[in-house]
Amino acid sequence: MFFRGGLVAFSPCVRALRPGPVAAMNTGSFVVSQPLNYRGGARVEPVDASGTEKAFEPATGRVIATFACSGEKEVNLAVQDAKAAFKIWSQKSGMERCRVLLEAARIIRERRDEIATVETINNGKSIFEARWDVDTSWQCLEYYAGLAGSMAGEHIQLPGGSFGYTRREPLGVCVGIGAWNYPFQIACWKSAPALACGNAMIFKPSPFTPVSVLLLAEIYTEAGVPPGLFNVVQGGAATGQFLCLHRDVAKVSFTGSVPTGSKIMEMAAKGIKPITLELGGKSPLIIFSDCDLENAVKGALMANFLTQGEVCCNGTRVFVQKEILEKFTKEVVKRTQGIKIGDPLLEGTRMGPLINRPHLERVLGFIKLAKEQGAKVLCGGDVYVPEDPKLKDGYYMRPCVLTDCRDDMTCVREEIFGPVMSILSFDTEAEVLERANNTTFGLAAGVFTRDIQRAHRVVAGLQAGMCFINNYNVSPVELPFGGYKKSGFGRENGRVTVEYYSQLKTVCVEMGDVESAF
Ligand SMILES: NC(=O)c1ccc[n+]([C@@H]2O[C@H](COP(=O)([O-])OP(=O)(O)OC[C@H]3O[C@@H](n4cnc5c(N)ncnc54)[C@H](O)[C@@H]3O)[C@@H](O)[C@H]2O)c1
Ligand SMILES: NCCCC=O
Repeated sequence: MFFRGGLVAFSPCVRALRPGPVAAMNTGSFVVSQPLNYRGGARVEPVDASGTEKAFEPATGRVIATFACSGEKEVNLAVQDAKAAFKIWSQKSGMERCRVLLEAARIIRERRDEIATVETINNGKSIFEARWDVDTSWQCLEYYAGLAGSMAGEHIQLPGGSFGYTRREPLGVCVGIGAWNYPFQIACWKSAPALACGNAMIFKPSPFTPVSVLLLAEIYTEAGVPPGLFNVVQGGAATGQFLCLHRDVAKVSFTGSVPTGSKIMEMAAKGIKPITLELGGKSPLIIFSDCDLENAVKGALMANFLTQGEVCCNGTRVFVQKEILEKFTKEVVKRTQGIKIGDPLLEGTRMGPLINRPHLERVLGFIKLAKEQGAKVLCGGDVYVPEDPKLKDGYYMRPCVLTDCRDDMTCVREEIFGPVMSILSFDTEAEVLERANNTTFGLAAGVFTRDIQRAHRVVAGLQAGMCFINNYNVSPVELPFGGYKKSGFGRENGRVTVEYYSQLKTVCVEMGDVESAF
C-alpha cells in the first residue's frame, strides 16, 4: 500500500489513494512508503542515486518520506523511456491527444480532495487553497485538450501554382523542473501544454515536495498516455543538472529562483536548448484613493498571504495613496489579525505553516532587518505555536504588516517569500509608477482604482508580465502567465504557450521546373 496508517478523515466523496485500501491522510499520520520515481508507466526506485533527501510535513515537522535522488543512469533511463513514448504520442492526431487529456482532467476533478489533501500535508498550505490549486490544474488540462485538435500550420500560395505550408511539430523530450510552493499545479501547467503539443515530459519536483506529482503521473497513465510519456525523477540540483545537460532533452521549463534560473540558462546554452523561466518577483500593488476600499483591502490580503506568502507573483510592495493610507492600513491590519492560523487540513484554517524551519528563520530574519532599518511592525512577524500539541514542531508564524517602509529597505527590495506585506505611501500617479518599476523583477503588478482611464494608463506603464486591475492573484488558465526582466521569459497558460512547446517546419513545394542558376 502506498500510504500507511489509519483511516481517512475527510469527506466521503474522497477515494482512497490507489492502489490499496483506505489511506491515512490526517495531520500527523501520513507516511509515503512507495517509490517516488515514475518511469515507463510505473513507480520505480532509481537505479542509481546522488544522495538521499527527506520530505517533511510542515504542519508537524515530521518526516513523511525518505527518497533517493536520481543519478545519471536513472536520468538516462527516464529519457530513453520518454523518447520511446514520444515516437507513439507525437504520431497521434490532436483530437486523440485531446481525449486523453480530457480524461486526465476528469480524473483530477474526481480525485480533487485527495490530491488537495496530499498537497496540504506536504506543502503546508490550507486545504481550502489547495483545492483551488487542483482546480487550476484540471482546468489547465482541459484548456490544452481544447487546443490540441486545432494546432495547425498555414498554407501559402506561391507563383506558378507552387505553394508552401507550415507544420506545427512537437519538440521531443521536454524537462519540467518545479518549485515547492505549487507542486501539483506547476506540474500540470508544464505538462498539459507539453503533452497537448505532442511532446513527452520528464518532471523533477522540488525535493521539499516530491509527493503529489506521483498522483499526476498515475492519472496520466490511467487516462491512456503511452508508458514513459510522463516520467518523474526525484532529486535536487545534481539531478536537475543531469536533466538539463542531457543531449536528448529538447527543452527545459523551469520554475524557481533567479539564481537557479541563471544556472539553467547557462546549461541550456551549452546545448542551444529553448527554455522557459518562471522566476521570482517583488511585485507592486498600487492602491489609489478613489478605489473601492473594501475590495482593495481584500486584494491586498490576496496579494500577500496566499500559501503563507510563498507565492512568486505576490504584490508585496503595497503603495497606498496618502489620502487613504490610515484608513486602508487600519483595515488591512484588522483583517490580517483575523486570519486563522493552524492545522492546514482543518476547514477553517486560512494560513498553515511555512515550508521548513530554515525558510521560517529566513523570513523572520527579513522582519528583524526591516525593524533595524526603520520599518514598524503593525502586526504579526513572530513565531506562532498552535495549541494542538501535535503541531508544536510545525513552522508557523503570524502574518506580518510593515509600515513606515522606504524603497531602499531590504524588505522592499528583496523577495521574502513569506507572509510579509510592506506598506509604502505615495502622492502622485507619475511618482508611484516610477517607484513601482524601480526593481530588477517584473513578474506581476496590481492597480486598484475606479478611474478606468487611469487603470489602463498605469498598467500600460508597468514593467510586469502579469497585471491585475481591481483584483490580485487570480489564475485563469486562459491567460498567459510569466515575467518581464529578471522574473524570466516564456509563458505558461494561454494560447501563446503552444509556441513554447512546439516548432514550426516550413515546406516549400515546387509545382513547375527548377529554375537553375547553373
Ligand atoms: N514565476 C513563477 O511562476 C514561479 C512560481 C513558483 C515559484 N517561483 C519562484 O521559485 C522560488 C522558490 O522556489 P525554490 O526555492 O524551489 O527555487 P529553487 O531555485 O531553489 O529550486 C527550484 C527547482 O530547481 C531545482 N534546482 C536547484 N538547483 C538546480 C540546478 N543547479 N540545476 C537544475 N535544477 C536545480 C530544485 O531542486 C527545484 O526543483 C522563488 O523565487 C519563487 O518566486 C516562481
Ligand atoms: N497560482 C500561480 C502561482 C504561481 C507562483 O508562485
